[in-house]
Amino acid sequence: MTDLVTSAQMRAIERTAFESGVVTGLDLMERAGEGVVAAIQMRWPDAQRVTVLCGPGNNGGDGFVVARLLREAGCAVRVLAAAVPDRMPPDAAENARRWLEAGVILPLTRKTLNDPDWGRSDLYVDAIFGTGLSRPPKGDIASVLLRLGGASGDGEYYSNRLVAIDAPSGLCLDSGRILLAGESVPHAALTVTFHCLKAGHVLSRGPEVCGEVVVHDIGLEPWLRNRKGMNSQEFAWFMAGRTPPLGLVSPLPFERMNADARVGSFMIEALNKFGRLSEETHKYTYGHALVLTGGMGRTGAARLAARAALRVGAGLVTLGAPGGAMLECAAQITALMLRRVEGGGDLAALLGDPRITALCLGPGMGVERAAEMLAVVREGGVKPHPTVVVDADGLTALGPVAAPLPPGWVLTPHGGEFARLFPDLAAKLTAPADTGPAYSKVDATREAAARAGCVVLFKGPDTVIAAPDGRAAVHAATGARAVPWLATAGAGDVLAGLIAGLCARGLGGFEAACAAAWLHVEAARAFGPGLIAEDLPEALPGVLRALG
Ligand SMILES: NC(=O)C1=CN([C@@H]2O[C@H](COP(=O)(O)OP(=O)(O)OC[C@H]3O[C@@H](n4cnc5c(N)ncnc54)[C@H](OP(=O)(O)O)[C@@H]3O)[C@@H](O)[C@H]2O)[C@H](O)CC1
Ligand SMILES: [K+]
Repeated sequence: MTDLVTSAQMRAIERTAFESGVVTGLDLMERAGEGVVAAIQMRWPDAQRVTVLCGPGNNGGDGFVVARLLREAGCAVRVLAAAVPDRMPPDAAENARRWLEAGVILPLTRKTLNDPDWGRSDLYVDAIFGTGLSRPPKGDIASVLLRLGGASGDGEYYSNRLVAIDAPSGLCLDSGRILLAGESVPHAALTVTFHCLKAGHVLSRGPEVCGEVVVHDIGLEPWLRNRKGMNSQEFAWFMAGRTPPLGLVSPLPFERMNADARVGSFMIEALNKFGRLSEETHKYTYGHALVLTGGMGRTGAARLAARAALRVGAGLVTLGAPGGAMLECAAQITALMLRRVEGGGDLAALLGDPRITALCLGPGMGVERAAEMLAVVREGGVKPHPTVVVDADGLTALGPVAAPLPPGWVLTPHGGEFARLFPDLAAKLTAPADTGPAYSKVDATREAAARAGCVVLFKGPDTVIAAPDGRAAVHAATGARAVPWLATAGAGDVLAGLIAGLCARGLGGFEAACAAAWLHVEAARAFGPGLIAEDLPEALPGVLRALG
């Protein structure tokens, strides 16, 4: 897990770094510009003619550094800017003046962009807005951005040579939502960001519009490691700006994580715990997961979930099936156990066994049966409570969540299910974004977890996992980790089974949901196209072996 930050948190880091006196804003801006130029030179070593588009803030300031450094490297550089230096923040203004020592600034308009006397550029650098985008761009800036985005039918031309500093302008770096009105939004070939990824790079439309994303180190790490040198007021302020933490699910070893990866450890801990096998163990050491099935002809989803729970290392996995489905289940399983769970009374009796440490409730159950079983675990006073993974029909049976559920639950909705469970939050998420930072999937999932009083895993290519205490993480199956072939019937049942299996082994719901999201996608990547849900549990041993 690595840290993701919001724009406000990045500003807090940056500002506190300046105030500590270790670095200046000009140092950081110069390093930011150097990082962009290095990334450009590596990918486009032959670029000769470059247009740099500078906005009114520090993102524009980075643009002026890039323009100057490219000019010094021998490129013909043209700068179009939205503001005169005197109206820019001090560091940006200083870099605009340095550029003016041997260059000119043209107005940032569509007419200048298309000036036939200049013609086409090999590269366009978008330094219009970064973390400071606060509202939808209008007027000349919007017109330029829409042109870059292909409003005149040449979107592909620009997207192949557009380098975005921090973000393609119009992208909200907190939410990954687009604040620019209109269909034609700029798509960058390369986005260079600083210090760490921002939430908007991995959420919603971020991955689509950012292209390749490079994180350039601008030297904040030493300061972050030394931040205990701050006085307590500074430290309290800094922490307030960073709380609650947001992680990006990845199994990076510690050395490669940000020095400040306070939340970073949970994925590692989760996987270490998974790998830790004590010498004296028996099957109950690794927990017992109970997976409830539907009736005859509807047991496949639960069998998939159960197989996944077993493969991910639960010591025992039992299918709880109604009498009429027992034969069907028995004919199709080997290592799984089978118990008759006809009605709520049977479940209550089974859960009296404290060795059952996780329950998977929903896949293929049918809404009526799911509702009956939910009532048992909700009100039955089962002690100790197993972790309950509620998925599919279980979520439908739950209906809108107005009050806290038992704390040991994990809800795993996709978009449609989320809208049924939390209609007001889903409405906020789909309402047009007209101010920045826009309401994000992280905001919605955090609110949902707080309201439900339990862990919520909101599925998607950008899966967000949140706990009621405010911890949250994004699991991004985008870019190089995109697995379009995972959109196959039964894949969600496997994910529910993985979470239940990891919970059965003793992982907390939040850690289990993070680790399961990662393992699910890795299993799909390992198998490749042509995957069907049955293949996922079978691909898991290879993924686990590769983890070492
Ligand atoms: N993070 C770091 O360590 C470093 C970041 N750098 C770069 O700085 C930018 C952030 O700079 P900032 O000045 O905070 O923000 P922006 O440049 O993105 O934009 C702010 C200005 O833009 C105006 N604005 C915002 N939205 C609009 C709009 N829709 N239309 C017109 N103008 C808009 C905003 O005006 P306000 O009225 O909202 O105040 C500001 O004038 C970061 O992204 C990095 O690229 C440092 O250079 C290096 C270190
Ligand atoms: K930008």
